[in-house]
Amino acid sequence: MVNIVITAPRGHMDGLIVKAACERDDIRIVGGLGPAGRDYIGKDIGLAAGLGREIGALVYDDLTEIIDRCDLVVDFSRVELSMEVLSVCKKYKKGFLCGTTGFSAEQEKALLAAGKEIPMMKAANTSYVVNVMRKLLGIAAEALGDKAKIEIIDLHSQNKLDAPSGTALELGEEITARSDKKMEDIAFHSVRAGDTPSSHKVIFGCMGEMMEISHHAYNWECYARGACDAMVYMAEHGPGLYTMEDVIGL
Ligand SMILES: NC(=O)C1=CN([C@@H]2O[C@H](COP(=O)(O)OP(=O)(O)OC[C@H]3O[C@@H](n4cnc5c(N)ncnc54)[C@H](OP(=O)(O)O)[C@@H]3O)[C@@H](O)[C@H]2O)C=CC1
Ligand SMILES: O=C(O)C1=N[C@H](C(=O)O)C[C@H](O)C1
Repeated sequence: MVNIVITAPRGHMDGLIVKAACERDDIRIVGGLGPAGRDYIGKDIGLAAGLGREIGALVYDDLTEIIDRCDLVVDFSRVELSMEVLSVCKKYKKGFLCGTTGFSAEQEKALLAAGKEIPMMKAANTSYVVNVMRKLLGIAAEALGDKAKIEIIDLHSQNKLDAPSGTALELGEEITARSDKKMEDIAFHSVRAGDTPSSHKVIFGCMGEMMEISHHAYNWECYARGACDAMVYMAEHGPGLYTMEDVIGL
C-alpha cells in the first residue's frame, strides 16, 4: 500500500489521478495540495477533483501539514509548484513523482539529482504506449540516424503552456542518445489547437521514402493509469531515479 498526496486536484491531470487512485486497493490518498486562497482548500479532495463524493482526505495549502502521513507526492501541475514540492520531499525524505513539463535545464537537473536522496521519477509522459513508442524510436534512430532528416510534431490543446511538449523533447533525447544526431539537428513543430488531448508524430524523412511513428491519446486516462503504476513501483523501491521504462520493464 502506498500513501500519497496529490497536488492540484482541481487540475485536469491530477483530477484524473485522484479518480484512478480511488479505484485501486494498493494506493491510499491521504491528502491534497492546492495553491493558497483557492475555495477548495480545507475541503475533501474527492469533491475538489470533481468525483462527486468525499473520500476522507482534505486539501491543504501547505505541504508540510500533511507530508509526514505520506510515502510519496504526485504532482502534475505547474513548474513553480513542482519545485516547491521537490524541496519539501527532499527535506522530509519522501518520494516524488513529477509529471509536470516545461522546466528550465537547471530545474530539470535539480529534479533528476533528487534521485540520489529520495525515490524520484520525472516523466513527461506516463502512458505505457508512449514509452513503448520511445523504445521503438530508439531502434529506428540507431538504424536511420545518419540517413534520415528527423522531425517531431506535437499536437496539444490550445491551453497548453509549454512548447515543444515535454514528450517531444524526451523523444528527441532518445534519438540523440541512440544516434549521432544532436537536439539542434531535429526539427520540432508544435500545434496548439482546440482541445486535442495530445498527439506525437516522429518523421524519418529519407530519399524516396519516409517513415512515421505516431501516438494519439483519445483521452488522458492513459497518463493517470501509468502514474498510479509508477507510484506503486516507486514505493516498492528505495531512493533512486526511476523511469517509466523501469515500471513497464522495457
Ligand atoms: N507526464 C504526463 O504523462 C502528463 C503531463 N502533463 C503535464 O501536467 C501538467 C498539468 O497539466 P493540466 O492538468 O492540463 O493543467 P491544468 O491547468 O488543468 O491544472 C494545473 C493545476 O495546477 C494548479 N496550480 C498549482 N500551482 C499553480 C500556480 N502557481 N499557478 C497556476 N496554477 C497552479 C491549478 O490550480 P487551480 O485549478 O486552482 O487554478 C490547476 O489545478 C502540465 O505540465 C502538463 O504538460 C499532462 C498530461 C500528461
Ligand atoms: O496535454 C499536455 O499538456 C500533455 N503534456 C505532456 C507533455 O508535455 O508531453 C504529456 C502529454 O503530451 C500531454
